[in-house]
Amino acid sequence: MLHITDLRPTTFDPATVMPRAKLEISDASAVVEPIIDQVKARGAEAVLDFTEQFDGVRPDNLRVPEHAMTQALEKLEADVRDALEESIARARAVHAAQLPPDTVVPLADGATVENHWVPIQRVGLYVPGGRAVYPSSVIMNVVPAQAAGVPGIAITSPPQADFNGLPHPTILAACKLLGVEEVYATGGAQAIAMLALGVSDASGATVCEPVDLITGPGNVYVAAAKQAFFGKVGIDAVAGPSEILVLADETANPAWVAADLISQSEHDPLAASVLVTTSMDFAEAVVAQIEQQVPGAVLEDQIREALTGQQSGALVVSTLEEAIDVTNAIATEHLEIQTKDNEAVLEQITHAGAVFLGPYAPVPLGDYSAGSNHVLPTSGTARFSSGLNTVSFLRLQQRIRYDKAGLEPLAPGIQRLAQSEGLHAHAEAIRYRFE
Ligand SMILES: NC(=O)c1ccc[n+]([C@@H]2O[C@H](COP(=O)([O-])OP(=O)(O)OC[C@H]3O[C@@H](n4cnc5c(N)ncnc54)[C@H](O)[C@@H]3O)[C@@H](O)[C@H]2O)c1
Ligand SMILES: N[C@H](CO)Cc1c[nH]c[nH+]1
Ligand SMILES: [Zn+2]
Repeated sequence: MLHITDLRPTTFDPATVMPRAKLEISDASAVVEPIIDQVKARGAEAVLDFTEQFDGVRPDNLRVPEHAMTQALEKLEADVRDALEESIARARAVHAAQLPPDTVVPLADGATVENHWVPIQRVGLYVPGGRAVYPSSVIMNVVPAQAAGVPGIAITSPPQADFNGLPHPTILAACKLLGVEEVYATGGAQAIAMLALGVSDASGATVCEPVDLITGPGNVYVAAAKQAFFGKVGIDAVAGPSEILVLADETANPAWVAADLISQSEHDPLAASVLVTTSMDFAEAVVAQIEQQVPGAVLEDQIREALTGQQSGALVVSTLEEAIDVTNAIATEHLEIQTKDNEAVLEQITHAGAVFLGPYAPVPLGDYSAGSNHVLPTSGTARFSSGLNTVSFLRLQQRIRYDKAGLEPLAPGIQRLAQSEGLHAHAEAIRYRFE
């Protein structure tokens, strides 16, 4: 079901060899625009109406009551709690190490510039909950925000009909474990509009204050709504469906590689699972393993759709260099390297959201417990952007301290530069100080 493309006898363009799924953000934008307009006009009532329409349940309140979160944690199975706590501890260690230090750069007598990092004051974190629910995404959003020192954190996630219109209890329990109290039961574009605009109820009482930054993955409606609000608020990314690329040679285990490719395909029918290899025998062995492992899988239909889509496939190339070129051109969200010399291959990888090295670092390790972040750049954006991290929740504020002795030697040069730009008032502002 994963098609094999033999590129060995051909010359090919690494940039076009593996098309991505067509993510119809513009179609979704047409759906999302009226949702945003309604939320603007009618606030919380509109958010609740759309939630009822798209999620099939109308929560009693958009804001999840404190007792529901306490209860969710009390009822959480002990082994799930242990796993969440381990995952939080590792993520906290990794994200704390990303906190950049402030620096003061002395440039001359009476002249310093300080690089000062300021936490964003209020952030809205989206946790998906449509096809699957993602308590792990609570951790991946909250931990870097907390590491950055963000004082205001609001989380939103779709309500579940099976749980009285509350987000999934494990999501609520994860919020409680992390110490997040402000949680909303809504998903999709209406949730993003609520976060960006803030909403009040029919009596005019505030239900949710607007945020400064919205982060987190989601489906095409979430992505289109984030894109629509970019500029009014910051966003981390316009995320696409999950992606995995395994770069492997004949030394890898085909059953394990097949399992890893299947794992990411269960996220979304548009998810991309790609194998790049120098061995046709290995590619065939992986495909045979996929044929064996997929039947009976819990999300079999979705997995089949993703693996047979144009965005998924096995590419057989002639040399390791070609394999690396194709991999860099695809710029996948997750890259697994399983070859004779993984570190040597890694040296040549320029584009990938996160890299998983060797047979014991499969992508699900990073999805849940490695300590790394699983909100990563998709759709080729790994060429220019990073996964969610502590710096995503910080702004750099430069603090410029010059006294008279610091400014004086620069004054003539600044005036000349200002004049050369035709900006004489700029020159005057300097001249006044030395008259
Ligand atoms: N990169 C990551 O870190 C990461 C992590 C987890 C999930 N994901 C991805 O996030 C996505 C999650 O998508 P999902 O759908 O499961 O959950 P979701 O929470 O993103 O979307 C569900 C919401 O979509 C809205 N919706 C559904 N149908 C609609 C319609 N026809 N019109 C308007 N709104 C509609 C509903 O309001 C619903 O609440 C998947 O693509 C998955 O691969 C990525
Ligand atoms: N692989 C997803 C990111 O693309 C993250 C995730 C959460 N849970 C399982 N997987
Ligand atoms: Zn995953």
